[in-house]
Amino acid sequence: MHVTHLSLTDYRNYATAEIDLSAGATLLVGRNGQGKTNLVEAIGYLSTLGSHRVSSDQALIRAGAEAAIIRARLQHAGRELLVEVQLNRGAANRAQVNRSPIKTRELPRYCHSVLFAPEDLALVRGEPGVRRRFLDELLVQQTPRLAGVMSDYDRVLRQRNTLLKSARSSGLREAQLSTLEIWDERLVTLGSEIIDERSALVAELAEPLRVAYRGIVDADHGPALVPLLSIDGRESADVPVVSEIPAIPTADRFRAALANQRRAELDRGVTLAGPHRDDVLLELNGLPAKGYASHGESWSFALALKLASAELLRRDSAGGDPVLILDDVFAELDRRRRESLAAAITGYEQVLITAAVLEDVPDALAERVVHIHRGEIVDGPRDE
Ligand SMILES: Nc1ncnc2c1ncn2[C@@H]1O[C@H](COP(=O)(O)OP(=O)(O)OP(=O)(O)O)[C@@H](O)[C@H]1O
Repeated sequence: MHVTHLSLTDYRNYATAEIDLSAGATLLVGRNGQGKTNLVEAIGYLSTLGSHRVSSDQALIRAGAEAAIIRARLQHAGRELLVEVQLNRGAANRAQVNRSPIKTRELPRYCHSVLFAPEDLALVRGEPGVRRRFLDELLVQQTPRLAGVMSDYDRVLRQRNTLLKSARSSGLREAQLSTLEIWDERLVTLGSEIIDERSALVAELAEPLRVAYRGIVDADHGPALVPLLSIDGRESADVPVVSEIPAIPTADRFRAALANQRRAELDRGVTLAGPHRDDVLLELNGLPAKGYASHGESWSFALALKLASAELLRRDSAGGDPVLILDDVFAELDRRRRESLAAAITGYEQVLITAAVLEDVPDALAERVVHIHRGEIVDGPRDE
């Protein structure tokens, strides 16, 4: 798919913006802080319902405005689609497809994109939550129904934690015990599906990740992904690790982990096992990337993860290619790696690139250049 037109209203530093886009590569150029990232972030929002830079939507609404609107015309296998989301300061967000209301969480069904930005270094160096979010966003783009499973899991988790907290202060009474058992079953059913989907995705990513990493770095060592599951007892040494118990269904392992943690959970008032505590270990050359890989290696690893996810979406989604977005990427690369990256992304239906310096981007990707100046899209270059 590709975006043919993007309209923004009160989004970040744009009062209004209208931009026609076409298939192929488009380079958005402008000095620092003009609104290049804001523009591509808006497209990313349509496919992930979030920003790669902030966790709350509030910062996306223009200062002083009450609501922001992102509207995009998409073309996909010859069909046109108009998707729209309104981000409201004081109320729930609203979404539409072809002017008919839909549930906001349905939006990623229609718009697929993969965005890589310097913030993605946190995939390698950051906390487990960043990696969980990466996997979950990709899963939702592949299988939109999972958004519902994930939000149901979060709700059950919150309710279970509330119960654990109240049991902590007043002791676990008989009635609370049976309620806890009901929450446990719901948690296990929903959580096991998330764990299994994530594990399958990690396995699927392995090969495209290796190919993408070698494409950028030309190294003889490769990256690897190893799932770390809290239900396999990373917090208690007496529980066997996953590789030793492959035949036991996830739900049984999850149930056993909850039983094992019951006392600790009642002491601490939180749920200690489940997909909300899982992680994926990124390895390079047999060592954990976090804490061992160099800056350049970590950066290439994160970029390769994103290219691998684009490759998976392109392979198995009926939606065709995702829009590939490279935000501020080329300034970080030497000349050879710039050329390798340019070669790795040729063939994607649409690639959007942002750069402060036009010369940083290989000529092949700079055939169509759009200049951005102080929250406005301008035709010619601005020098001030
Ligand atoms: N909610 C908001 N309301 C108004 N302005 C905002 C809002 N959020 C961000 N901005 C402004 O947007 C500008 C940053 O835009 P953006 O991040 O797109 O820059 P950029 O062109 O990608 O720059 P760089 O090359 O430095 O990455 C900043 O001036 C910031 O103050």
